Amino acid sequence: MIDVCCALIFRDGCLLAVQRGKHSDHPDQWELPGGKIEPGETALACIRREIEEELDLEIVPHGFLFPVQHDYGIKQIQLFPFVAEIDSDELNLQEHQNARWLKAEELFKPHWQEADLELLRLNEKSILNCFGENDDNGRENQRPT
Ligand SMILES: Nc1nc2c([nH]c(=O)n2[C@H]2C[C@H](O)[C@@H](COP(=O)(O)OP(=O)(O)OP(=O)(O)O)O2)c(=O)[nH]1
Repeated sequence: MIDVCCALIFRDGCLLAVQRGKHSDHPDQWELPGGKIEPGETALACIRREIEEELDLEIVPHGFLFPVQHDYGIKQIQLFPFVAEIDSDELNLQEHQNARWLKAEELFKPHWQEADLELLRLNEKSILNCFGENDDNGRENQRPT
């Protein structure tokens, strides 16, 4: 089982999706930025490192969602999702060919990798809450300025 961390990064009510390269595993498919946990690394350290490497950004993870396990046949992965915010939307894509900011109604539009689709379905209610301007208690979300 390969342990992979990924981040649901929200900014201005939109979720960041990134598209894998043409010559990667799962070419051209969309995913949440992230990557494999290295030996001895915590999941939190992994997601910070991966986002720095992939997007040249610092993230502030502030929650996590239910993980999913997925069997791709040739490999089995376990995907650990963090919810995070960033204080800049200046992405500097290092590994992906494209990025887009999805509105809530576009959540299932991209051609997601299979594990991501499961993750999004499993956590759909919590994810939809993250798009809104208000949290479950009706407070306005505080965004870093
Ligand atoms: N990063 C990421 N990988 C995902 C997601 N969904 C999903 O099935 N995967 C799979 C694709 C890959 O088989 C594996 C993660 O590999 P990766 O290539 O992104 O990770 P990495 O940067 O650490 O890999 P590497 O180049 O060091 O081999 O998990 C996702 O949302 N984000």
